[in-house]
Amino acid sequence: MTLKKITISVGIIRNSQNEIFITQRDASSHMAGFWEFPGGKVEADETPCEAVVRELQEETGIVAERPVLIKSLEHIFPDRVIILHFHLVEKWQGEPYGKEGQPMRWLPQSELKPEDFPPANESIVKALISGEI
Ligand SMILES: Nc1nc2c([nH]c(=O)n2[C@H]2C[C@H](O)[C@@H](COP(=O)(O)OP(=O)(O)OP(=O)(O)O)O2)c(=O)[nH]1
Ligand SMILES: [Mg+2]
Repeated sequence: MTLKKITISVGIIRNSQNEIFITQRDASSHMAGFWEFPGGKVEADETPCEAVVRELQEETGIVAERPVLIKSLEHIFPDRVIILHFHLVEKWQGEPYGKEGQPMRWLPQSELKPEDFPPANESIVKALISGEI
């Protein structure tokens, strides 16, 4: 059986106090209830950077300025393979909120918890906690 392969682009929105904006995945979605960096699927005609700008506008209302690609990885879930592109977003217009009604919060990056996120996020969350990013 071939697993379906999905490319995802997400934004790590960080403010000047080193807080990160995270949202909670919907109860009906893959990885339901986990916290995530807002983002979603890269469409056929898009670059990962274009996709994260569009997704952040749709999910959080902000216009991201110059997202910086900091890490890309592939993660094999039991039912799918995802390629995740993580972008650091430190400049934007507007104020992020849960535009699709999803729970949201700002957390100091040192207080993030790897177990609150899908397993594919472990390395990036640890790098944020340690201050490496
Ligand atoms: N947004 C996001 N998705 C993540 C993260 N970590 C992680 O494993 N994922 C996975 C969960 C999902 O399988 C996939 C994101 O897909 P999604 O369904 O939210 O994509 P989308 O926003 O385009 O949503 P949709 O309307 O097409 O359903 O990536 C993360 O930090 N942020
Ligand atoms: Mg999404």
